[in-house]
Amino acid sequence: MHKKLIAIVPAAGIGARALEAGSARGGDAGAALAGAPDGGSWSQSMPKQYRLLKGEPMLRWAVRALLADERIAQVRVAVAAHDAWAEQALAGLPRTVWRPCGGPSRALTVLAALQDAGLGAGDWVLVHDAARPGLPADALRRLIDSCWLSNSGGLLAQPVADTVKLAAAARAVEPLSLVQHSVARERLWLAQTPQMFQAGRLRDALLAAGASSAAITDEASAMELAGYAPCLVRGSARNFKVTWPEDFELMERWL
Ligand SMILES: Nc1ccn([C@@H]2O[C@H](COP(=O)(O)OP(=O)(O)OP(=O)(O)O)[C@@H](O)[C@H]2O)c(=O)n1
Ligand SMILES: C[C@](O)(CO)[C@H](O)COP(=O)(O)O
Repeated sequence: MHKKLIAIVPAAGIGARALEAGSARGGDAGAALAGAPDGGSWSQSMPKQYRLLKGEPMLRWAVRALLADERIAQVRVAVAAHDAWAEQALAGLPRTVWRPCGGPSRALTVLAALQDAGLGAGDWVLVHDAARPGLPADALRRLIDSCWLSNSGGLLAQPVADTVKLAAAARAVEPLSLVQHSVARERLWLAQTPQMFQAGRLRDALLAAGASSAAITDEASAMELAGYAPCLVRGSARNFKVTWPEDFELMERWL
């Protein structure tokens, strides 16, 4: 049976941590929303998905990585209502549309994009962060193959390699956190994107979870709450999420 698969790229964040803002590292997140590109120039203060990596916006790299797999019929990029950069960043890319349906959280952006896409319940959707431009084609292929072969949803993820410590308190002023104890790492994985599910199931799970809940940091979390067990598919170190200021330089080396 022919299966329909589309991709959603949530790209409505402001990238506060990349500006050293809203985090323990200090800075000014408001600068990210300061306005449209000045005569087509791209600045360091834009939302991180529009910052240039090797001369091209990060979002463009992320979308092109998805377009490498012909099984993805369309890439739908969800941007903020005030967005002034998507059109230029995505110009000329095939099978790609952008929609101003971004919400106040990642989960709400994804839910709005799902509703906007008008998919059938049995269609498949793959959600990929704009902040992961290093997605390798073989990892993407592995995820789609695994989900379709098993007929279940899944996500790319990496087994934890380091020893894991539980801090005594929620992230405090670095470097003063104290260790409470170490955590066995054998069963721990770090979730990446893409994450791929049947559209109807994901929409229902996000709605049931209350997509604005702080606990819903990825699609798999919502599916787990709804009783599903997404499959873990080996991701890639290259597919890390550009989050902190130093990540831009590191990602440029990979690309
Ligand atoms: N309201 C939001 C928040 C985030 N995202 C998107 O979700 C992805 C992963 O989020 P993250 O890396 O945390 O991006 P930001 O939220 O922009 O970063 P920060 O938390 O540092 O502000 C990004 O592609 C981001 O644009 C979104 O579409 N809508
Ligand atoms: C979806 C995600 O990239 C999986 O690791 C991650 O949960 C996004 O989290 P963030 O808090 O929006 O960075």
